Amino acid sequence: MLNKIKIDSESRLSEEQKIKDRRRNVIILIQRYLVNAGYIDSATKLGTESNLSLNQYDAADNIDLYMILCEFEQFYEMKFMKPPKLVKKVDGQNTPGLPRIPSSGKSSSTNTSNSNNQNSTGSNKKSTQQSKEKDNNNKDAKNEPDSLEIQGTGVQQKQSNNEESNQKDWFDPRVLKGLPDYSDVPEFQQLAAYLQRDICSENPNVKFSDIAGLDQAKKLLKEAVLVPLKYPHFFQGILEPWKGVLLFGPPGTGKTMLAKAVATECRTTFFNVQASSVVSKWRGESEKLIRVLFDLARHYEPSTIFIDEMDSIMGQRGSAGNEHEGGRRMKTELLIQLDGLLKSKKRVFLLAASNLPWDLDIAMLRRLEKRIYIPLPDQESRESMIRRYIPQEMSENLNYPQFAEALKNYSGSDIKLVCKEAAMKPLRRLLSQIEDIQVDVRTAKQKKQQNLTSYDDVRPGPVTETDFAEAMNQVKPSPSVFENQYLKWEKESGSHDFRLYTMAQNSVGRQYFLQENCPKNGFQKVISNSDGNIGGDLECI
Ligand SMILES: Nc1ncnc2c1ncn2[C@@H]1O[C@H](COP(=O)(O)OP(=O)(O)OP(=O)(O)O)[C@@H](O)[C@H]1O
Repeated sequence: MLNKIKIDSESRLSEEQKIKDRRRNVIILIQRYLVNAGYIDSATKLGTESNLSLNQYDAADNIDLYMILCEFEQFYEMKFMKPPKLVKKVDGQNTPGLPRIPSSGKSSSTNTSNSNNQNSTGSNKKSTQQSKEKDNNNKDAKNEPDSLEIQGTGVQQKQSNNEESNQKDWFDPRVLKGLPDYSDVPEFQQLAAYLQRDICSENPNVKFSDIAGLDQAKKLLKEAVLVPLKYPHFFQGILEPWKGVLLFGPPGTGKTMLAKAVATECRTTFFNVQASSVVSKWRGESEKLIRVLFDLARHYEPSTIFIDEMDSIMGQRGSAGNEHEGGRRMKTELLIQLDGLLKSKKRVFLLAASNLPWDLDIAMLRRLEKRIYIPLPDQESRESMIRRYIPQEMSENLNYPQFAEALKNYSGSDIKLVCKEAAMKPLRRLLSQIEDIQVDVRTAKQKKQQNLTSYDDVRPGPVTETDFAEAMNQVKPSPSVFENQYLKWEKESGSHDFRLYTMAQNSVGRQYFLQENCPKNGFQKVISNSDGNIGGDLECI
């Protein structure tokens, strides 16, 4: 049974990947078609809106939209003995400006003004080639960073187990999803375009394995987002996935990295909001910005919204007498949106980060159901970071454990700075040697002629223990005056009841999860029946 769940989940994920590849291919084929047909402005606009350009991907050799259309017509005619109806006449009265895809999403209008008369003979040969190319495209895409997260990740095709639903996905309006239609409210359109361009990231490309230590936080985040996306039918009722999580702790300890890893590994659309800069940039409009942000996140679900420096926008309300009216409105809007999120079935997940959690508004805290302390790195994490930044081959017998011990109060970003400073030292030595050389111009010219000027063999020497010790003296740890305060706050307001699910199976084949929050002995059992439905019973074991 567990095998079946795993296989179902794997096949669903691979199906999602296929759909994602297909959507990317559609956009690329359209762009290529537009360029070939001379609609350069439209192609550029499509590239901007979709975040996909012909510099990243291009139509494969011998593939173009026009030809695909011809072949589809031939195929359809052969199968149904009549030509397909591809374009229908619409009442143009309500469509001022640019033509829009109707909300049914069933139309697939094609500009047929192309006069390039494509040769469609030898179609069988071509279609074999075409399907091969498609396969190759799919294979290539698997090894490349995701570039279509902005389009949503395709998790939407829950019921895509049969051909009919696959067909639906193909015609799903989300397939060619641009921004939501804000034509009635142009200022929302502007905000949405800004969010999509500057805030929304296709693929932050950070893996959990890139983050040293923080195993507990990683496990919790994976289980809060990844597992519910993979096995949605388990996460109902009492096991509804978390919607709001707060990461708190000293600066530079990896909170942003964790949020990016969640988005990368869970393949959700990632909205990275640097609270203070967004608010200052959109002063007076930040309330609308929040609204559009959540709107977009729902539009492109599954999504992760990461709001860094949450305390800077969600400090205790009314505590600062000089609080700006706009700021108050924005806070209220954020709370309203979060309430909506908590109630809705949409897969939108809010991750907030704060260095000053005790400053957060109580109403906000209540909505951030899980609060996870991200502490300064421990000995093992510090050592692994040094090893990562200055690997053995770059160093001269560096005593890693000893330096890790010496970097006790340093945050992850401090350690990175120390390593960078240490690594600069051999490079500086090399550069000063190069600078000191008195060049005989004639010899240099001769060498150049002999093609001996390659610098490939010139490398800085290894980082020595002295280099590292000096770097540590130069880079002091950021003051962590609040460490005790974090611990105290964690005790009072943090989360100890980690919902760490461990799937297991009992003797009669029923699955259950073990949840580490039973007040008695730390474990709680949640029974599900063989279909995976949660029975609703919670019992301590
Ligand atoms: N656990 C870690 N593993 C690897 N690198 C880390 C870790 N923690 C921090 N770093 C390094 O420090 C940099 C800053 O980390 P990050 O931005 O995630 O910190 P943060 O907790 O979000 O900081 P702030 O609270 O100031 O926003 C990272 O880019 C990374 O190079």
